[in-house]
Amino acid sequence: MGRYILAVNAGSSSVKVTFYTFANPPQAIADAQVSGITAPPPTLKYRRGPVKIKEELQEQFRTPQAAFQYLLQRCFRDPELSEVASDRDLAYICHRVVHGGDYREAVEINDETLHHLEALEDLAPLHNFSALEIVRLCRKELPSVTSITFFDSAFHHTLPVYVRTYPINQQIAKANGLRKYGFHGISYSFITRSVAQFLGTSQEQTNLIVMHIGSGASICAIKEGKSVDTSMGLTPLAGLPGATRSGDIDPSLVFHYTSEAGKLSPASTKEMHISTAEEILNKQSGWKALTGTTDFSQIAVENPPSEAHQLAFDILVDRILGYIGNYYVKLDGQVDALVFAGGIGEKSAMLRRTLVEKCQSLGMAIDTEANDKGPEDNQTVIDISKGAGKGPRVLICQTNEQFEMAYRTVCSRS
Ligand SMILES: Nc1ncnc2c1ncn2[C@@H]1O[C@H](COP(=O)(O)OP(=O)(O)O)[C@@H](O)[C@H]1O
Ligand SMILES: CC(=O)OP(=O)(O)O
Ligand SMILES: [Mg+2]
Repeated sequence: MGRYILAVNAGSSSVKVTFYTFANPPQAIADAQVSGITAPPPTLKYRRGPVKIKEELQEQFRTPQAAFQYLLQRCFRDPELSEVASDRDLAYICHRVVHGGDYREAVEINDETLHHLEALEDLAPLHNFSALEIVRLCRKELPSVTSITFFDSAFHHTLPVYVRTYPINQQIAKANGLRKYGFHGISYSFITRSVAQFLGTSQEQTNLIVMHIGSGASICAIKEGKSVDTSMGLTPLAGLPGATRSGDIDPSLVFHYTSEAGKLSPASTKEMHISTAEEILNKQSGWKALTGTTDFSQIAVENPPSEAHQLAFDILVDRILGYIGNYYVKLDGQVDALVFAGGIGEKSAMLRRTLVEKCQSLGMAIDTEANDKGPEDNQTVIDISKGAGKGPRVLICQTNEQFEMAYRTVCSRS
């Protein structure tokens, strides 16, 4: 058996892979990602030790699986990365799977568990399909390596019944698994541990409001280290808007949008049954629909290029504030910190400043200089609050889903 762990994080528009040593804590030896799969040309980012490469690729990837295969071969063939040259060097492959249904823990893949996960694909075809295609590919092409799937939803198994239940016919709800699951849980698990460590408290004593704001965005209320509410629902569509997702809307909107909305979408294949409405609300909405760009760094600017850009920013701020107020009350005002994470949460000083200034009434304040500077590459958590002691601290956490999966693999198997 090899000595390295490969962690894979496949999204609809990007695939990230990281190789780790099997050590506690795991050390990353190389990190590669392809982004822009849906908006060609795709770009490659590759990091090996101090070496950083960024290039536009000639290749066109039709699917995340194809991008994964490209990344794997590129790493295996890199003469400077001789530690991992083939499947013989790998002990485990960790896969991020967004929807884990009722699974509370990670699952080692065998015929039976894979079959179970395939049944879940129906509940979340848009979000699980690519990840499971990569799992199937690994089983075929790297059969000697054990695959483990980690679920975004698992962290939220502690949601109270009244939070996870939708007020609809309960027989139908139970038969079809219709409830709030919540997502980004691999990230929330990493953040909870890292922030507790940073604050010098145990996780069981840590209460947080955490935002994972990337091209998919969610927020989570964490009480005594456990998720007690989160903004995503049955699928990652609920809650906050994202790059191409609407977030919460009146569900009736679907029936008024177009008479075609209920039909199968043109993207539906034999394996993947999604309706036109799902396609529109997941892939043709959000700030892309408002502004034409999925890149939030073009939206969060002092002088936005159009009113639509300003509107997209204001909508996100408004929806996030609604949840902060909601969760602050649900946590009885006992909040140790408000935490920013995810690509946008970690990089947009303007979004953080705007939000924290609007949370003044909760005793929060931001140190403008620390906020503008943001974290260094090697800093997992930093404090950007001003006037310590008055209200919740304001923190940035550079989250790392791949690390979290590798870490848990090492902890449970060494
Ligand atoms: N400096 C920045 N300011 C605002 N947004 C940024 C900045 N840099 C990157 N982003 C945004 O971060 C998002 C990607 O975040 P990430 O968490 O990696 O997303 P995902 O995992 O959902 O693909 C993109 O929408 C990108 O535009
Ligand atoms: C659950 C989800 O939305 O994931 P991502 O932010 O990676 O798209
Ligand atoms: Mg992500």
